[in-house]
Amino acid sequence: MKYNFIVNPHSRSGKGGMIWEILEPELKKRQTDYEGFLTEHPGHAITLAQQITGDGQEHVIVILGGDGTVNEVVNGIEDVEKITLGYIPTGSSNDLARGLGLPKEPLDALDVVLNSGQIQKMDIGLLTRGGKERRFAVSAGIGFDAAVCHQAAISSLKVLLNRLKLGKLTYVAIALGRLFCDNPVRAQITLDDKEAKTFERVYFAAAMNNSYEGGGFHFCPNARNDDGLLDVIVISKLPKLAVLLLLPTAYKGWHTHFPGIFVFQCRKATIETEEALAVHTDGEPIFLRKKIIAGLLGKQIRVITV
Ligand SMILES: Nc1ncnc2c1ncn2[C@@H]1O[C@H](COP(=O)(O)OP(=O)(O)OP(=O)(O)O)[C@@H](O)[C@H]1O
Repeated sequence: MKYNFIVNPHSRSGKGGMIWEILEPELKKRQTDYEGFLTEHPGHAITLAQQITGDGQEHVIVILGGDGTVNEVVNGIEDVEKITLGYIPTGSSNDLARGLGLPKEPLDALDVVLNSGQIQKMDIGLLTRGGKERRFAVSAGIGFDAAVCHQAAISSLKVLLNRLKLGKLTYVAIALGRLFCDNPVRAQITLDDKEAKTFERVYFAAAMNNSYEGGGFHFCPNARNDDGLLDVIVISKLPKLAVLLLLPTAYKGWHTHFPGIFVFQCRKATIETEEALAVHTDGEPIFLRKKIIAGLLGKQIRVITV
């Protein structure tokens, strides 16, 4: 079996490249049949995945990168049902790995890829906005959480905190700043094409395939990425101070017990906001939108797990 490694050397502000330099000799030592493809620019992992999977045959792709790299690979794969994914998390937040229970240490994660033999099937989310589609593995969101991703993508703070091995805190630090700048808006949310519900003063709404997002926030603790459903979280009508106090409880998933936090399960969520807001898929920013539709691709990908 040949392992196609798609490596984002830029992940975690350059740490991904250093990790690959440790893992590649290990692959040679173990006489693994592999090929390494290094991303050279944003979006390159999409092209690489297209090239590897374009023949319509079965392939194993091992991703070395963060959730953003996973997002690109998943978007480049021709037929997800033909692909087995391995994952070595080297991003700043690594929410997919957290949700799948994969080891954080790169050598341990490589060991799982090469030796575990355990396969889990994983749903793939599909975000539609303005007639365009984008797949997601972790989550897609609109509002505050997406605005945090937008800012993190261009933040020098992320580089600094990654150097201090505190990359996860990037999102927390930026979130605190944004909370006091951004104003909540009215939103209409329609689940599975049923009656629309109106929510006042919405900070964000996210459709989650994975239970974690944003660097360890357990926003939808009951989300399972193999149940054919999305879990939708909406934060509405709370004073900013309450949001600030509730955010830390979300690390443990305790926030769902408080008023103003709504969690639903569905196959399709249409979210319309009164103003155009930031949108993300797997933490990767997309232009501002007033309407997004989150659903599922309807096909599952195989993932090597512990
Ligand atoms: N060679 C490259 N140079 C610059 N950017 C790149 C390169 N290769 C990939 N990218 C971009 O790097 C971005 C971030 O990657 P990724 O999400 O994997 O890591 P991260 O941001 O450190 O982690 P996380 O998403 O978990 O916070 C992606 O948007 C991807 O397009």
